[in-house]
Amino acid sequence: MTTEQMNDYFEELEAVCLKNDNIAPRLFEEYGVNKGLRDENGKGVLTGLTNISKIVSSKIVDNQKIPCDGELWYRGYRVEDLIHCLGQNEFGFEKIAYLLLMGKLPDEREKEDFDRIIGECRTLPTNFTRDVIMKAPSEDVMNSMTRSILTLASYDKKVKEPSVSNSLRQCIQLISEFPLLAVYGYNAYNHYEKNESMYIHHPDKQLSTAENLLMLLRPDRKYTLTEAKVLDTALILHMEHGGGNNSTFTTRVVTSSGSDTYSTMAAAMCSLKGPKHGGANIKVMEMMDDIRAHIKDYSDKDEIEAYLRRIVDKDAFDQKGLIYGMGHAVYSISDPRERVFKDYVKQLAEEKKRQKDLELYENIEMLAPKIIADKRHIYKGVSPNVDFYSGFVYDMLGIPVELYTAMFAVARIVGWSAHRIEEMICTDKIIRPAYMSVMEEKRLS
Ligand SMILES: CC(=O)SCCNC(=O)CCNC(=O)[C@H](O)C(C)(C)COP(=O)(O)OP(=O)(O)OC[C@H]1O[C@@H](n2cnc3c(N)ncnc32)[C@H](O)[C@@H]1OP(=O)(O)O
Ligand SMILES: O=C([O-])CC(=O)C(=O)O
Repeated sequence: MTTEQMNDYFEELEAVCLKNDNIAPRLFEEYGVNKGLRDENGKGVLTGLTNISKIVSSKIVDNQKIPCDGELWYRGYRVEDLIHCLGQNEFGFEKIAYLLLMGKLPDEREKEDFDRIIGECRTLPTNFTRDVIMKAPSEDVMNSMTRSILTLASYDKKVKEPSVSNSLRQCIQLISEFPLLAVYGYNAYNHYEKNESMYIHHPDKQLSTAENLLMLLRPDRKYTLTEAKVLDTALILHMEHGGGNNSTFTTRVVTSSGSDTYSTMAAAMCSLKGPKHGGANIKVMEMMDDIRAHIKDYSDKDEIEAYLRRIVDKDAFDQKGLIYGMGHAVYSISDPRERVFKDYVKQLAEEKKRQKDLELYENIEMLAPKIIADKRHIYKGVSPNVDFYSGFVYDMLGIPVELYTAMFAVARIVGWSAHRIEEMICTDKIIRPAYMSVMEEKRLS
């Protein structure tokens, strides 16, 4: 069969699926099914309890629920406070990883031990880079990492041992290894697919996760304190977001079946890379490139608005009708993390002389919520999310776009790990929701 014939064949199959997989929308209402496990106001169906974090997007005033500025709390502390309490030269990723995993801030000795363990675990089995990561390199670094995670299971003699301590060991090892899987996966792609020179630097046990990431990425291993602090902040902001986000819920679901840590984290990675979830950071950059190619004047709000309307009408960019970086399943008026990012964006844009780009971002930020509201059914409000500015920040740090979602994963594996442990300790029951069957019974003649 030629490729064209194959395509025709699958298009015919698609038409059959569209006919036979068709469930009348009224049936969802009739049986009280919440599409996407969200009620008619967009609120998630209650599926669990957690002590790890809290997300606030509305407040009760005079017995009425009203949208409010978003809040994000990690183990009892506001994420902004955790960031602002760090010393000028202090990196927070490791300390906050300890907090999320252990439920308490580490004292000095606990922090020293944890840093040492993270540093010592930041290594890969002998020849792993050559034999696994360098094989079949891909622009999709999330896929490359997922393959590496599953392969790491073969090197673990206690892969299936189901104790909490064994899972903690595996989770902490993976937290340490993720920066290597990400950067080396990118290096393989950059060399074999883009014909660029390859350099594989070894990690440094004494450096923080953010510093290691920048050092591993750069040919000359050099970075400034400001750059490492900005990346550290970005990682902290992406570490955790409740039990219901798509990848953490996946972690909970796979953990509940009794599966091992490697398989659980691989499943979470597959969820995170979706463009409606963590993959949105790459989509934002592609969308911004597309907008730049179609807009002459970054300060012309009418011109920008007209193009954004075309995007929402599925008439421009990827024709999915989404303005990436906008909207959130929980937040309404604001995502607190976007506000923190915005402060850094302003400083960096000035330093790197990217004010024109910033102007374009700010105009989109201002125009998009209204355009979406005009064209869609809005329950709670749409505002910029954490990933509207994250790609711009990574770009200004010289991080290649192929690594954006991987950066998210390097951070979010901490939240996934905390939820895996909480699921094992507090729930220990297989997750199994119900689907109402609307199937018609037939007899074979
Ligand atoms: C780390 C993260 O995962 S943050 C999210 C990253 N994702 C993105 O940036 C992708 C773009 N955004 C989106 O796709 C959505 O906002 C999501 C998936 C994040 C949340 O979706 P929902 O829970 O459906 O949001 P919500 O209930 O507020 O949406 C209301 C309406 O606005 C639409 N809408 C929401 N965001 C957008 C957007 N960015 N562009 C266009 N339309 C949007 C929804 O499709 C829905 O329309 P409909 O019901 O009339 O079809
Ligand atoms: O909570 C969600 O649905 C999306 C998410 O992971 C985040 O915003 O960090």
